[in-house]
Amino acid sequence: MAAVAPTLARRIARPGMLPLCSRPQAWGRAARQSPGLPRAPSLLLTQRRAFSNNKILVELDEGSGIATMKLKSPPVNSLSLDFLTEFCISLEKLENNRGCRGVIFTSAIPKIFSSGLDITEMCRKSTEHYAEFWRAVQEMWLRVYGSNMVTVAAINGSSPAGGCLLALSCDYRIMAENPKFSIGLNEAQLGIVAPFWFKDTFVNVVGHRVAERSLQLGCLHSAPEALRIGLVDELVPEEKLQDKAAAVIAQWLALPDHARQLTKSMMRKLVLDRLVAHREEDIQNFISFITKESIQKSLHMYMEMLKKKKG
Ligand SMILES: CCCCCCCCC/C=C/C(=O)SCCNC(=O)CCNC(=O)[C@H](O)C(C)(C)COP(=O)(O)OP(=O)(O)OC[C@H]1O[C@@H](n2cnc3c(N)ncnc32)[C@H](O)[C@@H]1OP(=O)(O)O
Repeated sequence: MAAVAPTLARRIARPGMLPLCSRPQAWGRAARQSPGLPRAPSLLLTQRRAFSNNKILVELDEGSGIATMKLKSPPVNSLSLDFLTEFCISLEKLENNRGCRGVIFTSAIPKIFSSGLDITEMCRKSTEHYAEFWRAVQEMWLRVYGSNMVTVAAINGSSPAGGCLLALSCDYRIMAENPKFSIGLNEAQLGIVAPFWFKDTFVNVVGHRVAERSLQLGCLHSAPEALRIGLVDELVPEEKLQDKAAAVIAQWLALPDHARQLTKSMMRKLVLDRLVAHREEDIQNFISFITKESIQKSLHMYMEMLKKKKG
């Protein structure tokens, strides 16, 4: 992480500092101006701007107003505190840029979208670290789920747990049609529990019955299965993923921003407000849960299992 990053991490981690959804910003501010009819990305004489930090590469196509956030944190794009901090900073930059109206989240790592929360951040750390880490996880979700922009997950690899949450928080999910790629909230398999806002986000996408079964069993669904249960909206060949994601965003951006944004707010507000109202309590719950010896043992065993699988 760059030298300034710890300061930024603390800034994000400070209670009440940035959460999009505790301020009217995401929904209350004037709608982004639509720059005329959306144009097919391939037809544009585009000007691309890119910025990058250690873990995220951002490219903004100024012609279409569509940005791509490429996760590039080898080996598996795990969501560490550093990663989450850099992610939130990048997303905030885009959110504050009125020329950016849509974002595609995808991975620069072959075969893996994101392996979810970095398990090592939840093992044998101090209470202060757990609080800071969990606040950063909350922050990522609040920012993506509450974003004013059109958000599309272009899922070009496996996406367990926190990786799945990132995809679930978008407006639309497109997955590469590779049956080897899987996605789901598999927390139960690790001996841990998906928090209520993971669960709420999941229920809002797939419905109560499918979510209940999938969560209890900690299912990782293959790409075709994910399509069948509505966890992803469509499958496309991997090489077409980016173009398809841009085309979907262009279609969504054809509508007046204010109508789309107010509708999104109406659909998501209840779930967002629930976490905003109970943020500190949720952090305390996380700390009480994760510091249990039995939970630490489960996580340790899971990490060992990952190592053994590798041979
Ligand atoms: C009341 C309620 C309160 C709240 C209660 C608490 C709520 C917590 C909610 C938790 C949410 C989560 O996201 S928990 C995280 C869940 N994630 C997972 O289960 C994913 C586990 N990983 C995998 O399945 C695989 O690694 C996968 C991503 C498919 C890639 O497989 P590959 O074969 O390509 O690669 P691997 O060899 O397995 O992994 C490469 C290296 O990356 C490491 N690695 C893999 N995933 C990792 C991860 N998530 N965190 C850290 N490290 C990880 C491996 O150990 C290897 O390390 P080396 O051996 O050193 O190279």
